[in-house]
Amino acid sequence: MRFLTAGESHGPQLTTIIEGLPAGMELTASDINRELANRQKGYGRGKRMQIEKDQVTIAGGVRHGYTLGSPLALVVENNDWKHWTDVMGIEPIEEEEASGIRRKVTRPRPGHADLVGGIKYGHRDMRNVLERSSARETTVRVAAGAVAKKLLYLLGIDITAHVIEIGGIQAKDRDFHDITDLKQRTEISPVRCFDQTKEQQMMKAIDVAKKNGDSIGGVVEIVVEGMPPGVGSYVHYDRKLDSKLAAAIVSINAFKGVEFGLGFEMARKPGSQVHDEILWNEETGYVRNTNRLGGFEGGMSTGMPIVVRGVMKPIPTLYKPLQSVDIETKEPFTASIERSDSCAVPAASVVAEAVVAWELAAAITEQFTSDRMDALKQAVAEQRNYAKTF
Ligand SMILES: Cc1cc2nc3c(=O)[nH]c(=O)nc-3n(C[C@H](O)[C@H](O)[C@H](O)COP(=O)(O)O)c2cc1C
Ligand SMILES: C=C(O[C@@H]1CC(C(=O)O)=C[C@@H](OP(=O)(O)O)[C@H]1O)C(=O)O
Repeated sequence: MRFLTAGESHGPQLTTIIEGLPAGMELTASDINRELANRQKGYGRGKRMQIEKDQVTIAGGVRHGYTLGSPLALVVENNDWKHWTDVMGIEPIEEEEASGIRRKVTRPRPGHADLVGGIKYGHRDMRNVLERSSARETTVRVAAGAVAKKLLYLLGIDITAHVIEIGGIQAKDRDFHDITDLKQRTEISPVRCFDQTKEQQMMKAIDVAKKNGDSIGGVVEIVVEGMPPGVGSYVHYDRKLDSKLAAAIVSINAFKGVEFGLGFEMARKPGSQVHDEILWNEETGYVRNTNRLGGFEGGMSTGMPIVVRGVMKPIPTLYKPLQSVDIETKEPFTASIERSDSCAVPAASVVAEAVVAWELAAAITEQFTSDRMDALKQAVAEQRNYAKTF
């Protein structure tokens, strides 16, 4: 499976075309809209989320609620476009008229893509960079992820993501393991955190950052249950499934690090406290009593829950802007600011879930079969049985 996205943050719409989905998979717009709504809910976001009410239009690839095996085209309109039709117009305009409406962006924000993107593509108006480097694009990545999530669900694979840290405030260790429970607790939390005590502190930290014209980051965790063992491969670097998940997480705007299972804590523990001992019983086949490696050995899924975390840096656009330089005059100036989130970690957890769902669905369809959903279901069931008695 593959997909591309197109669209600018304040342009007319965002689009994605997904290729390689099996035919005969149940899919409705509400499967996708639910995830789009979750992405918009998180506490700490700026005014833009009040303007947008993201809804998908399925513009190809589905008939009467089932995928056709043809490319799936998804479109989400930008409500904000109506306020930007002059600045973001598609048709050519005279230079004189352009200078009247453009208000060029010439003071790059430290931490955003403005300066380096401007240098790379020769955009002296860095609006041409920020429009596409904006995380608005994650809307359609979540749409693609929602489709992948539906495929996983139909194969008995459950996925969720939640926030475990914001601005240095850490949720307590999970004293329950039920993924349905985790989903329910996360969905009602404004910061998508199951720990209600820490949730309040996280919200306060966001309020303080906002008041100070500053921003804060955090950590999200994605949990997957029901993954069949043996997906991915150890034979080549580019077939290792954990490496694909790591790349997917770091591809999310502002994500800077990834860990699996115990993660960086492994550096501080001996092997006897890191590796998961192997047991077997007739009912479940091979099992581990611990899951310290987070569901991967040798770049392949072990069949244990996948536990992957990603760290998001604080948002670069600050209401109290940092030092920058005007690229026209080379004079020192503070960076540009129009509008910004103070913290987008809760929203980003929904994006993280989507990109992980995508990579897992892509790996499964690549390894088993991708023409027909019924054949895929059968192949995955066979793999589970085969692995159990191996
Ligand atoms: C859901 C989400 C919302 C974001 N909102 C903002 C924002 O309002 N302002 C901002 O400057 N950056 C925001 N970012 C982060 C920037 O998009 C990101 O820092 C930028 O694209 C540069 O990429 P890099 O941080 O990966 O180097 C957001 C990221 C995500 C995932
Ligand atoms: C639009 C979204 O996030 C945007 C991501 C973003 C950035 O620089 O990444 C900057 C802000 O854009 P604006 O200036 O239009 O408010 C965020 O609102 C979204 O998540 O849908």
